[in-house]
Amino acid sequence: MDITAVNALPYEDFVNIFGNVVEKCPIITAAVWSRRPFVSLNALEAAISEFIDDLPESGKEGILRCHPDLAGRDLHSGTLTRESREEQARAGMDALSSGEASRMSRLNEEYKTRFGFPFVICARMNDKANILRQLTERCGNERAVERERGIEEVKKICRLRLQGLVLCDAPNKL
Ligand SMILES: NC(=O)NC1=NC(=O)NC1=O
Repeated sequence: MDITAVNALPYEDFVNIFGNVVEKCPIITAAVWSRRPFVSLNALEAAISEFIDDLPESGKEGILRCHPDLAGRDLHSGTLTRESREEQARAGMDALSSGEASRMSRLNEEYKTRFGFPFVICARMNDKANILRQLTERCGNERAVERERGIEEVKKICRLRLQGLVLCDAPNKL
């Protein structure tokens, strides 16, 4: 689908197709629909990014809370969204040793207890070693730092999901 086709979509189709570019936050897609026509994929991505940036801290933390843990309950119970399942599998989250899995679980809980929202990272840009390293390091940050860092990762996830849906003229790059 190219950007012209995107702009021609009725609201329902737009939200059905793009509603999960930010995990379980279709409201963002529903909101940016009114900003069409988008001159490019980058413009659509920028509209989403601006909507997120304009949210209060509670809204940004709400977006983070919509993300399933990496190698967490949703993965094991098969309740991940398609996008999240594919992303987590590509990062090897479904193939952890028992030691790695218990370390991920402990660190995810420690992170969530400290910040009140889950650790979020763009899984497709990281392997399991780097994810574990980042989770360990980021547990030591301040809440405000992690809120912004998590939102940066949400935007990377969104960009890759958009690139999977819309043919973009520029070469795929982050
Ligand atoms: N907590 C997370 O970072 N979750 C995820 N990151 C991804 O890239 N996909 C996810 O489900």
